[in-house]
Amino acid sequence: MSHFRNATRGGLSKSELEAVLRQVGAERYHIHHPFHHRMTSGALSKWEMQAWALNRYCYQAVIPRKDAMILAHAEDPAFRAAWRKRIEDHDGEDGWSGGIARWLYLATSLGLDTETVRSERLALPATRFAVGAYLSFCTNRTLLEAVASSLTEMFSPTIIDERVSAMLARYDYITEDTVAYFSRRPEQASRDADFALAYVLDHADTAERQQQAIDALVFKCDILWAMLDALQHAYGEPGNLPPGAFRPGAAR
Ligand SMILES: O=C(O)c1cc(C(=O)O)c2c(n1)C(=O)C(=O)c1cc(C(=O)O)[nH]c1-2
Repeated sequence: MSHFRNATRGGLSKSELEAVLRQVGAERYHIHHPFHHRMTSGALSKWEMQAWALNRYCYQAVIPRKDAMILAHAEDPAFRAAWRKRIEDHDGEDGWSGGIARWLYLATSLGLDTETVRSERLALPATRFAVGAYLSFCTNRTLLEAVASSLTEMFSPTIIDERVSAMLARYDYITEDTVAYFSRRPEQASRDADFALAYVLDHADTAERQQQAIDALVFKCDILWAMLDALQHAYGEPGNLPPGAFRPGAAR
């Protein structure tokens, strides 16, 4: 947390708080992670790409659950009406016509088997722990902290843009169809991040609450970072693969 500790001192104006939150992303978002750099430079093997999709499914699957926790903590019907759209985006009308289904499509078009991905049984231990920590955070912390932890979405349109163009340009087995999941995300993320940012700026009305909001965003950057650390460690060096984790040919 280093220099974001005591970032609020006697209290910040809304625009100062927004600037600190943006600075957290500028320094700590997973766009700076070496695994992301290897992906965008075309250096991932196909099975590392598959491992990324299979592990990231665990994150996608927990998003609507943590959003349901946030809904349960929200007393304001107007807040709930806005926030519940996130669950609809991921689950669709029937559970399998939204973002989770589109992520599964991405994974299967990379050659993975639907049931294997959905079961999460070949995911890395650290992926499971990181995703579980996000769900616990949104369950146990205040509504303000849970909302602030979603603010990584302010930064996601840039990483999605970088990732999708590199995936299409540098991996011959990836087509527009493979990355269709990402086509709706920047618009949904901007809508969601605008709402969440306005909420945080309005409700972080003491120095202590401002610091909690900043810490929540640092925490969430750490979750995303830890997920890529797990992939980099397990798949970047021979001999590091945890027992039971996805390996070439294992998910077909
Ligand atoms: O592709 C990405 O790098 C990326 C990042 C993030 C994020 O920053 O949390 C999300 C997503 N994608 C995403 O697809 C998504 O649905 C999502 C929901 C949330 C959230 O915390 O509520 N973050 C993200």
